[in-house]
Amino acid sequence: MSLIIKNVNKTFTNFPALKDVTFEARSGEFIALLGPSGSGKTTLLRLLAGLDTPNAGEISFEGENYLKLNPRDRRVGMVFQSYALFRHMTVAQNIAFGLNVRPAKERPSKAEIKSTVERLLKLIQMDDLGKRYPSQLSGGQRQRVALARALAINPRILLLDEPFGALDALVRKDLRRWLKRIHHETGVTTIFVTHDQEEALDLADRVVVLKGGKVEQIGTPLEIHSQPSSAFVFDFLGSANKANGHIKDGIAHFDGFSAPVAGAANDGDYTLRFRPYEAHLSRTGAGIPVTVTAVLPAGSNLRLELKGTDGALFETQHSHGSEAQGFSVGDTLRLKPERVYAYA
Ligand SMILES: Nc1ncnc2c1ncn2[C@@H]1O[C@H](COP(=O)(O)OP(=O)(O)OP(=O)(O)O)[C@@H](O)[C@H]1O
Repeated sequence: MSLIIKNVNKTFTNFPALKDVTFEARSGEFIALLGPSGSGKTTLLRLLAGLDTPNAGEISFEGENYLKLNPRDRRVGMVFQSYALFRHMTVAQNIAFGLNVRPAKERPSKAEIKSTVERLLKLIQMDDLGKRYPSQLSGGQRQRVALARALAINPRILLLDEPFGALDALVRKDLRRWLKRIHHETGVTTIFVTHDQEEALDLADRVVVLKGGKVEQIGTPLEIHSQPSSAFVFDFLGSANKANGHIKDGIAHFDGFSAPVAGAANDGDYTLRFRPYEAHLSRTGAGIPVTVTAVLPAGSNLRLELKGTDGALFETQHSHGSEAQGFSVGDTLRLKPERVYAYA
């Protein structure tokens, strides 16, 4: 049983925002919708939540046609980038909101609501902060409250639209770990929208890459990372070095050297791509002639910026202690990809 999205189309006054979007989320799965600005991520979330309707296509959850259900009956929890907490309500009142506004005959008792709020405050590790107002919380804490409020209604699907987008990098990382744990504990089917590839690969069971309203690739983080299906996905997932070469019998040939090709490619001329961490630098031997323009720290690695004789820019990454540590700005070197990706 799962969330099924089938041939969904959405057009805004002649502009197609979603084109034939099809994928499934297994019950309890964590899906990241990854794509650049304008690729249709929020539009799709709004359709799932029932805030808008598609022009064509099907959306169902566990066999139930969601397009025939009004938004309230879909039991969908949503968290947006902007906190959207009620400023005049305490943290506890915010969390209880979705339960308090239910019609009398569906509303849990006061005691049940109180115990749900207490359980959720524990879950978000804010047991002692129930009486505070949103203005008395940090950005990260507010997003945790927003998530608790979304979980209070016991949602069947959780929709998260760039929930950490407005927070600084360190808080984001912290909340990511925290969200993973919450997902593990609650097991709610989750659709997480982001344009941050690192966030998507780190959090999701599977990633759906969107481009211009179309699904470009679906796969596990490992599949998306190691087998990008198109030049777009390759470039979107991280730094891409590009060099012209020729493929013959599955081997890429450059001026004076060759490199293996990841995946299958027909013979012919290509713009070949390779990652900064899949390249070797040396003072002599075969390779693309380059000059070092910068040596920079990159976490536990060393990042080198390089310029080719024709002005092309390249980037490489090496572990500390590798030969690259001995290179400095102005050195002329040879750059050799360990493997390359070819897209028609
Ligand atoms: N109500 C609307 N009327 C007209 N066009 C719209 C409307 N809502 C969205 N669009 C257009 O549809 C496209 C997809 O928008 P959407 O908000 O889904 O993108 P997104 O991937 O979520 O982008 P971002 O990362 O910037 O939030 C955009 O080109 C947008 O301008």
